[in-house]
Amino acid sequence: MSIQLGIIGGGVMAEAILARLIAEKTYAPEEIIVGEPHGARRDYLQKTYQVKVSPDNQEAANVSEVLLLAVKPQVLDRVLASLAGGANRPLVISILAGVSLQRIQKGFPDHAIIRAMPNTPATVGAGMTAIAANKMVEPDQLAKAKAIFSAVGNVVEVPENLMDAVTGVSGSGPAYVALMIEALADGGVLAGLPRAIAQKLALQTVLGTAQLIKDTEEHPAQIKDKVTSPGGTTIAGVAVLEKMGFRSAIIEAVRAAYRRSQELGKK
Ligand SMILES: NC(=O)C1=CN([C@@H]2O[C@H](COP(=O)(O)OP(=O)(O)OC[C@H]3O[C@@H](n4cnc5c(N)ncnc54)[C@H](OP(=O)(O)O)[C@@H]3O)[C@@H](O)[C@H]2O)C=CC1
Ligand SMILES: O=C(O)[C@@H]1CCC=N1
Repeated sequence: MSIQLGIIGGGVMAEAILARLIAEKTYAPEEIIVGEPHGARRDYLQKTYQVKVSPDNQEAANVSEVLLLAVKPQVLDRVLASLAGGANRPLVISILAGVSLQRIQKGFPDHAIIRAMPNTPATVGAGMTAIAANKMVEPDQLAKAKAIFSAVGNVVEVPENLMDAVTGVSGSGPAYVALMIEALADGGVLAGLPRAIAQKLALQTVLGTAQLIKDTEEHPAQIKDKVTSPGGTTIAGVAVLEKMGFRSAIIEAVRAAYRRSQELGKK
C-alpha cells in the first residue's frame, strides 16, 4: 500500500488528526508516515496507531502524496531546511499558527500549499478547521484537503488574512472552553457537590447549550434570556459574571491569541 499522508512533527495536533483519520478509515495506518525526531514519541505513535514513523523528514516527504506540516512555528526554518528539495508530490498542508502561505512557499517553491487551522476536538471527530489555499492549489487538491479535515470535523474556507483571527477563536478556543468547564465544576464543588457529579453537570451543560444554540439557530442572547427567570437564580449569577468582566475577558483572550498568532508569523 503506498503512503498517502506524510506528517512532519508527531505532536499533539498531529496525533489528534491522525487518530481520527484512521478511526474514520480515511487512511489506513500503513498509508501514513510521521517524521518525528523524538524516538520515544515515534515508538508511541507506531505502537498506538501502527503508522509508519521516521526520524528523517525527507523520507516522509519523498514518499507522501500529501505532506502535513505539524511542527511548532519556532522550528519551521529547521524543518524547511531538512526538507531541502521540497516534497516529492505537490500538495503541502501547514497547520502552523501564524505562518503565512508565502513563508511556506519559500520552502516549497512551485507547490500547491494549503494553510489550515484545526483544533484538538478533531481527535473525536468534532474539530473545526479553517483553510486557505495558495494560487497553485487545483480544485481536486482543495477537495482532498477538505476531505481530510471533514473526516475530523467541520471545515470552512476563509481568505488567508483571517487565519490569525480563526486561531484566536477556534484554534485556541478549546482551552478557554475547558477552563470554563473546570471553573463551572469548581463552583459546584464550592457549593457542596461531589467532584464527579459537578464535572458531569458542568460538561453536559456546556455540551447541551452548544447543541441547543446549534439546533435552534437562536442567538446566544435569546438562550440566555430564556434561562433567566425574573428575580431568579440565573440573573443573580449573570450579574456577577458581568461585574467580573466575563465576556470582556473572553474577547480579550481571543484578541491576545490573535495577536500572538500574528507575532508567530513575523520573521
Ligand atoms: N495544539 C493545538 O491545539 C493546535 C496546534 N496547531 C499547530 O500545530 C503545530 C504543532 O503544535 P502541537 O502539536 O501543539 O505541538 P507539539 O510540540 O505537540 O508537536 C510538535 C512536534 O514536532 C516535533 N518536532 C520538533 N522538531 C522537529 C523537526 N525538526 N522535525 C520534525 N518534527 C519535529 C516535536 O518533537 P519534540 O517534542 O521532540 O520537540 C513534536 O513532537 C503548531 O505549529 C501549532 O501552531 C494548530 C492548531 C491547534
Ligand atoms: O497554542 C498554540 O499556539 C496552538 C495554535 C492554536 C492552538 N494551539
